[in-house]
Amino acid sequence: MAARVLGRAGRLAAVVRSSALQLRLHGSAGLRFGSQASFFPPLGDAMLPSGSFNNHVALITGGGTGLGRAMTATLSQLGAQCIIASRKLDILQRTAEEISSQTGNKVHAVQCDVRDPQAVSQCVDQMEALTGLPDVIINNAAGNFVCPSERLSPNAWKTITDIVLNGTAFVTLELGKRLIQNQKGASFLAITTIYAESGSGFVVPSASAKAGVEALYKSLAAEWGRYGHRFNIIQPGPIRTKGAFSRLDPTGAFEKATIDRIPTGRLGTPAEIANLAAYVSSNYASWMSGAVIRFDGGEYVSLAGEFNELRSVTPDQWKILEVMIRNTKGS
Ligand SMILES: CCCCCCCCCCC/C=C\C=C\C(=O)SCCNC(=O)CCNC(=O)[C@H](O)C(C)(C)COP(=O)(O)OP(=O)(O)OC[C@H]1O[C@@H](n2cnc3c(N)ncnc32)[C@H](O)[C@@H]1OP(=O)(O)O
Ligand SMILES: NC(=O)C1=CN([C@@H]2O[C@H](COP(=O)(O)OP(=O)(O)OC[C@H]3O[C@@H](n4cnc5c(N)ncnc54)[C@H](OP(=O)(O)O)[C@@H]3O)[C@@H](O)[C@H]2O)C=CC1
Repeated sequence: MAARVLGRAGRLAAVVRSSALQLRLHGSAGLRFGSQASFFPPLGDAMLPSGSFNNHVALITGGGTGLGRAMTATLSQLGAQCIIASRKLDILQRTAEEISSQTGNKVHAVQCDVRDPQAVSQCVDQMEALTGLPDVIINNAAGNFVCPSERLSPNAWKTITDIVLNGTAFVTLELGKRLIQNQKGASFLAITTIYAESGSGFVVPSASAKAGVEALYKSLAAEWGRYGHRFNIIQPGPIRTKGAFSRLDPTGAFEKATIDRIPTGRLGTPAEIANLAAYVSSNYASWMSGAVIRFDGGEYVSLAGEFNELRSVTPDQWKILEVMIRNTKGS
């Protein structure tokens, strides 16, 4: 009997040793479970009741492309009159026409480089003439590229921080002052990123500027509630847009690894973030201010936990690891 038990233990120990070696040699390659993305299908329809933004005016910076375009489309579909502002007027005009023709609601295109406070002031003048002051302001415009920090010129640093931090501040302060003067409330939303919180190498100007935007919005949430202003932040995880992916993963080499570390097994979609932005900007969220909403399929926590790599250990490997752990005596 004892010999039988010892024999089994010996065989088990041999399996443990060989499997542990396999694990060390090959990691978990080929041992992944099937994609879990099918559990988390993205829905594309506008989530709020139709007419939720009737008689509302929304300004979306960078609204001609990518996520800004998707937010504009959703707000417009829900009844808002939108103004989209960025540098490239031709792109803005094309987007405005396409969205207007689909929703039946007017979308205005206004050229504006948010780095230039005078241009921002003129943009707001133009907006006042077209629609009056806005009820919803979405600071979405941004610039970014991956680059080792030792290769950054002073102008590269300035370019990104000017668009992201100064641009957001110029738009927010210009509109805030005029809204306060007119005793008009508004919802301000800033689009940042998950690494605004953690920091990240290779996108250091963007990380620094987005962290600044978060501090700006949290501070104003505290200060300007008394004027009827709400300030919230959405931190998106990876969502495919030409603007982001062409500058952050130009060869596409990192996309699979990115998806693999997202617990929901897929990238986000523009329509999903547009629904969240619409909710946060709507009167349904009138008690929400100073909020930082991470919207990333779980990527941030997945990157943060040092044991999360153990997801790729199979049930059979777990049996072996458990035996090894239980068999450890002493320290
Ligand atoms: C492990 C990898 C994982 C990859 C994952 C896949 C993707 C994950 C997505 C997750 C995304 C998370 C956050 C995203 C945040 C974003 O903001 S994405 C939005 C990006 N969109 C844009 O950037 C659109 C607008 N961008 C632009 O217009 C330009 O790119 C630019 C440069 C920001 C501004 O244009 P412009 O004013 O014309 O500026 P330039 O004159 O061209 O340049 C100014 C200075 O900057 C230097 N520069 C420019 N490009 C680079 C580069 N690639 N590397 C180094 N330096 C650069 C340029 O030389 C100028 O400096 P000098 O005058 O000194 O030469
Ligand atoms: N896609 C993603 O995975 C993620 C995106 N984000 C954030 O989402 C937002 C939208 O990004 P995304 O849609 O992906 O990328 P895009 O490149 O499509 O959007 C950036 C927009 O900013 C505008 N813009 C850039 N510089 C200026 C400027 N100086 N003045 C005015 N407008 C400017 C651009 O228009 P123009 O060139 O006409 O000026 C463009 O429309 C950004 O804030 C980005 O940081 C955050 C995390 C993840």
